[in-house]
Amino acid sequence: DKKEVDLAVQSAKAAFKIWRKKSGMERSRILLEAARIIRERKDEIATVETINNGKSVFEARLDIDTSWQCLEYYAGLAASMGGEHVQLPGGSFGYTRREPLGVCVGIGAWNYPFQIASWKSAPALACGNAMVFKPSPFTPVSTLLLAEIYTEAGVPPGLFNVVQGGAATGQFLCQHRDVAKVSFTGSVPTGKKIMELASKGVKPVTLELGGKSPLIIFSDCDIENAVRGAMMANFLTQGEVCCNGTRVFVQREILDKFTEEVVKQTKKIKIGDPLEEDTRMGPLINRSHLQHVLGFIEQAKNEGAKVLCGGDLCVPEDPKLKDGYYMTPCVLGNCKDGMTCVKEEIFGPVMSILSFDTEAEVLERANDTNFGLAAGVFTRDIQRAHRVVAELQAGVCYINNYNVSPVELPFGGYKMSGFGRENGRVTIEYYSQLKTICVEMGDVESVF
Ligand SMILES: NC(=O)c1ccc[n+]([C@@H]2O[C@H](COP(=O)([O-])OP(=O)(O)OC[C@H]3O[C@@H](n4cnc5c(N)ncnc54)[C@H](O)[C@@H]3O)[C@@H](O)[C@H]2O)c1
Ligand SMILES: O=CCc1c[nH]cn1
Repeated sequence: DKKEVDLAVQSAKAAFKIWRKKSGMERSRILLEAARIIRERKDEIATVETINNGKSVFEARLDIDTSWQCLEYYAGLAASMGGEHVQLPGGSFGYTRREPLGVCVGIGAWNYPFQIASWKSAPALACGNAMVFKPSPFTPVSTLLLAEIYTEAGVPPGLFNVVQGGAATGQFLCQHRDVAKVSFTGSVPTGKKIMELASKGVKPVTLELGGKSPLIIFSDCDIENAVRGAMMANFLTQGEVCCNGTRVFVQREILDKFTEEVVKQTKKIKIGDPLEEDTRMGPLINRSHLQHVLGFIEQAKNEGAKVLCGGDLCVPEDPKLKDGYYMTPCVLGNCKDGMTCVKEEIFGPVMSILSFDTEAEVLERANDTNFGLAAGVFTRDIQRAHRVVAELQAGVCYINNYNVSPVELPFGGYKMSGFGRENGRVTIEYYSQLKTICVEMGDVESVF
């Protein structure tokens, strides 16, 4: 509630006073220690994440890898954040200092709980800020491990605080007068509300929102890689991934061959207990979301799409899983641009296949959306690959791969998929502010 949010912010504020005085090297050492502990406890954290979210433990381990990598990356940058020196006439000069913002708020979605908290806190802390983080109420657990790890690594108590709750808690955080910035990952409707709340206190926001990204497969591609890319673009974390390439445009010459192979591979995905080593798809986040995703498939059928595989409720043989929120991954054929399954973010394991003839046509159709998070292209023609990504209206573009997330590269959207970036060097600018100092070395020349 409001009182607990205030306690968390005040404790973060107290920790900020200590942390901001530390040198970049000192902060770096503590972040590196936190990264080391995450690496050491990777299997345990991944197991907690699987219980938290339902994703396969195999995948959860990859999430934990990009989490400690993110801490290492910003630890590496912490000591080299600085301003510039500018010579002015008469021996005077100016310089700039890159300073932290203060107490930053992170609000996360339920699909990558530990990773989202790491991607927000690592640059925030490296820049000298404190952070109060609110995970989704559907996945409250793993972020607490991150808080314990930061404390064990040596951050001042309260520097990274976790508050639990839903929309009301998030609103208290966004409106708190001692909060300097809000970084949000979640849906477009919530992102709009957060921007509105933050605007009242003139607080900067980073918005990492949803998507309906295009994946364009030209007939000259390496078809095996294109099929693997389409699977990566659609079925990680039960399809609950913001940057998924769910509109798969396939050039007509290879449509049948590509579709046949993608359906074959989709049918092979092992669904079941996400804690088992060979499982590749676990249950969706909750029953209402499962019904929501199945509803999209019903609507797609009514609008003329053809279910080529999956799309059904799934009850695994293991009796202990009988009440789980499982469904079979779905490939929809005969999709058209105007269909709901092609226009709206489903956030489940549903791939829509569309055909196209020419490059100009597919670019026009790929960009015909309010979202702009990601996009992908498969082709062996290197000139075409770069020409196409230059025209795609998306913040993250993949050539001959999909859904890889090296922390050295910025991640974030265009259009209604949000603004600001996570990861990469540029994110330092979203967690710091620039102070200009003008130094006079002579006498004051007054105009009065
Ligand atoms: N771009 C990205 O990096 C990225 C990453 C993951 C998920 N997402 C998007 O997130 C969505 C799915 O996640 P979700 O269902 O958790 O999203 P959501 O918008 O429902 O909730 C996200 C977070 O916001 C909080 N919240 C809800 N209402 C709020 C309010 N009025 N004020 C403040 N906080 C509020 C929730 O409790 C939760 O912690 C999808 O649209 C997906 O594309 C985007
Ligand atoms: O869900 C979208 C991709 C992502 C993963 N971690 C943060 N964003």
